[in-house]
Amino acid sequence: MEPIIKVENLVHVYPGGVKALKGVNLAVRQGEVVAILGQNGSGKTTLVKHFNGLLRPTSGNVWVKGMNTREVSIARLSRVVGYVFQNPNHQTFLPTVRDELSFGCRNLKLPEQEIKQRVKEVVIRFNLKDKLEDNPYDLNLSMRKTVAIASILAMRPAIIVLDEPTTGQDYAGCQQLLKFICELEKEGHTVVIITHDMMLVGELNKRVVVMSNGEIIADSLPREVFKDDSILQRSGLLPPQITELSRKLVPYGIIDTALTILDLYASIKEKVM
Ligand SMILES: Nc1ncnc2c1ncn2[C@@H]1O[C@H](COP(=O)(O)OP(=O)(O)OP(=O)(O)O)[C@@H](O)[C@H]1O
Repeated sequence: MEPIIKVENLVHVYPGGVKALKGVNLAVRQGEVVAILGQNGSGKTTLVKHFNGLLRPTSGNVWVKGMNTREVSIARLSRVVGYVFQNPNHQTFLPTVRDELSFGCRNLKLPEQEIKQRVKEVVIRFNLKDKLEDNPYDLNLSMRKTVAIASILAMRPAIIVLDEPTTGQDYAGCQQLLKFICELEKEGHTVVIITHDMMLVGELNKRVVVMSNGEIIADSLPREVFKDDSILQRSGLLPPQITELSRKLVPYGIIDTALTILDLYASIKEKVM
């Protein structure tokens, strides 16, 4: 099957001359969850902004659901790619949560009845019933982020891009988010996550694409990346502490690269029981 996102030899040079992407190739299958990792300035945001047409290739091509992004409008792409910005203030500007949740659907020119139905669905899903008449700016950051995610989801995009979704979230918020990403996967959505949160990456345990200096330097699973010192060094990634601890315990017979506390616990239990 054709990948839902196909990136071919993508180069992006910003007007000031910064070459942010230097020939990136990537294919993402429908229903895949992919985390894009890398240091600040490695090109993650520049890459994903090509998926919804916010940026156009300087050279190379990007296809989303068979559409060459050079040839279609941002409006058309936004039906397929929902982009949840890192800072919810960049996408929250209406006076009530209800208005926010219906805004994207209104832009899609859906019938009023359909909009009501979709808003109702996300309200139930994200437990927003009591917040509907609130001003989003009166909510805390975590809740505002939830509203931003819900308003994108109401548009039912096939692909959802989450830019740093755990920033500003407490532990409970992060766990909720993990659960939500797994639900999206089960529902067949393709999810692309930009993140510096290695705990999230470990807990998710899905495909990771590592960027450095405008290039993809690894495309693998977290375990493989976290035990590859050369990738870690080039990308500046720091594995979760539990992974580092498990690697130090290898000489004592503990399995390599645990991603979570449960992984390490299982390994220790096996060793001592
Ligand atoms: N609008 C812009 N104009 C000029 N240069 C830019 C612009 N946006 C990003 N850059 C540069 O392009 C390179 C890649 O930036 P990008 O934001 O894609 O990296 P990133 O990996 O997403 O970083 P971060 O983790 O900080 O968000 C950096 O050198 C950055 O300074």
